[in-house]
Amino acid sequence: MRSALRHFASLPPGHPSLANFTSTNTPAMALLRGRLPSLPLSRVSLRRSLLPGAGRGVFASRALRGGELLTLFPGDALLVREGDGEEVSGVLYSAGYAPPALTGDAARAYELRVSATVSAVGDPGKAGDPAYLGHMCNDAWALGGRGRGKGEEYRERSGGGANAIFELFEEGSHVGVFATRDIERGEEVYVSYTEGYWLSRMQA
Ligand SMILES: C[S@@+](CC[C@H](N)C(=O)[O-])C[C@H]1O[C@@H](n2cnc3c(N)ncnc32)[C@H](O)[C@@H]1O
Repeated sequence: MRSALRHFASLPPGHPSLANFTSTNTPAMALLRGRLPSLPLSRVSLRRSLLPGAGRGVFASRALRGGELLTLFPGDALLVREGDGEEVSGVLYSAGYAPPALTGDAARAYELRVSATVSAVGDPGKAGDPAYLGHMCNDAWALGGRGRGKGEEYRERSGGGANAIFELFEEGSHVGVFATRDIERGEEVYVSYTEGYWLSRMQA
């Protein structure tokens, strides 16, 4: 996967992935509309994570109820894979971005799979708008390797610690972060990234 990333490029018009993309991933395509300015959505803020070594994290600015929308995941770029393969074949950018932004290994930490073949990437350099902090949410637990029992441990700790979930809005224009239970003011927001995310980071 790493070598494929070095050859990232925007898909040229007519590329077969685009045909696949527009027919089966129309909702994901809508994510490229980009960030809406001045959204009145200010329920979380960014500060140092409570998790050792995890950098920054997202925190509830007020008490939140289960089911409430907390923030949005920005679709600053979409990574496209062909078929069932893991290899990324191209990138599509929302307005204001151009190659080679958001294609490096570091940016891949901010990737969210939105369908079998498409991931959204949020720009970590843009973390000032509380309406778009979904890409800055941490996982309550990091997969500790490929060893025996590590997957089970991950599922238990990550699932047990999560208080929010990513969900694509029905019309597909945004991915929202929704509370899965009541969250107290000042609590850190955790979403479960899945084992696949952590395994792909280990390959990098
Ligand atoms: C989507 S970013 C989240 C925002 C990130 N914490 C930051 O400061 O930019 C994902 C990265 O956060 C870190 N992270 C998330 N959850 C973690 C955890 N439980 N333990 C350690 N690091 C974590 C890892 O570096 C991961 O690749």
